[in-house]
Amino acid sequence: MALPSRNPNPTLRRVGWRSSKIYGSDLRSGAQSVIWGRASGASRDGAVMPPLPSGVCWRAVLARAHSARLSSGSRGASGDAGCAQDHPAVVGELRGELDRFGGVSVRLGALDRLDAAAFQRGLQAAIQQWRSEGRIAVWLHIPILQSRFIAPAASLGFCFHHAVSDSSTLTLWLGEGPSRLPGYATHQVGVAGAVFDENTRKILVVQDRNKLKNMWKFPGGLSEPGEDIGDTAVREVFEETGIKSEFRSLLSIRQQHTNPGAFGKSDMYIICRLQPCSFTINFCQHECLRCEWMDLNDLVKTENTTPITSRVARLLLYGYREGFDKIDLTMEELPAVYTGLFYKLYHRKLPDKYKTMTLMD
Ligand SMILES: NC(=O)C1=CN([C@@H]2O[C@H](COP(=O)(O)OP(=O)(O)OC[C@H]3O[C@@H](n4cnc5c(N)ncnc54)[C@H](O)[C@@H]3O)[C@@H](O)[C@H]2O)C=CC1
Ligand SMILES: [Mg+2]
Repeated sequence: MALPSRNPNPTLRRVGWRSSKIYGSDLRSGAQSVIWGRASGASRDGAVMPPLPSGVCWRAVLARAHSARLSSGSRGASGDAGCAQDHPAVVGELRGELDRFGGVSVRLGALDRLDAAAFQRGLQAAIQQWRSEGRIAVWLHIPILQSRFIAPAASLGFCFHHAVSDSSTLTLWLGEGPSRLPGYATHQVGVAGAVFDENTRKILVVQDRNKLKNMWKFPGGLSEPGEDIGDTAVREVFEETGIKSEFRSLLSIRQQHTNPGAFGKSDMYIICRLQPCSFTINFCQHECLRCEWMDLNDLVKTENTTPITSRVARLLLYGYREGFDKIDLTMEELPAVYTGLFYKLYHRKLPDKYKTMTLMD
């Protein structure tokens, strides 16, 4: 991560599986579940509106209903001028979209003048309505500037599901038994490049500047959202050492849980085999203390390295002597079935005749 982060494919970062599959299907069918909380002057038990025909906008309906109430001089029960019930703005406007699992997804709209207590009453009424409709869960997306609604939602049983830079998402399970909602990201992915020059038998190694022990390791770092594993390896190697390289294969995957460097989450550390395209080292002074081309035998023999680096060095030596096809997991791009997207598949080389074969003896 020596240079400012770059995402080679910003579209992928935004269009996640969840948004395209869950919300997308509902948008296409036009299905929607619309609820409303109590508007100013409405009854205390939280008026619940019947579902509108598809395509009808509740915001407009609510606004019309509210202005009619205002023009007839309707006031809240308390009659206090400063009370939330007397606010002329629509109180508790919530709009939900059904997902294909039977949950409701609510994105908070313009609620600038709504106070937290009024929001809580509206949300409570909405939850009642969703329960009566048999919804299994509520996903509540709260923009960061409306974070004052998090506490009222939490008091009604909502928990954090995840947060991104400008919003948080809370969930409430309404179905039978314990929640079956999937969790959010569980792993961080780190990728290193074992840049090996077959002509000289040299391997590129670095010592991290910020580590307690200065041991030889392969240059690498954290993968960015939407970035292919091989691209991370090539990018990190270049940023940390100045060496240009090309992806050849995936060599190993390490999975480690409760990793302190991953904020206590699990860590996947993947090492790729890379082919060098340049040889002059110009290493990053912020991240690396030393960087050199080392004979592969020396890396195998040294004790001044990490166990995983030592193991992969031995794997490389085996591949160098007996053929890299013995150690390589190669990559192929294939089309995804439902989404129209493509993905990368990594496995040991499959002979061409097996790729097209329909029957096996
Ligand atoms: N077994 C091995 O040989 C090693 C494996 N790894 C794996 O490599 C991956 C991460 O590689 P890195 O080179 O660490 O990532 P990286 O190359 O993306 O660098 C991370 C950067 O973030 C900085 N940083 C980290 N925490 C920070 C904090 N709290 N405040 C300010 N700056 C902070 C670091 O100083 C460094 O500059 C992980 O998957 C890890 O498990 C890392 C080191 C050794
Ligand atoms: Mg690094």
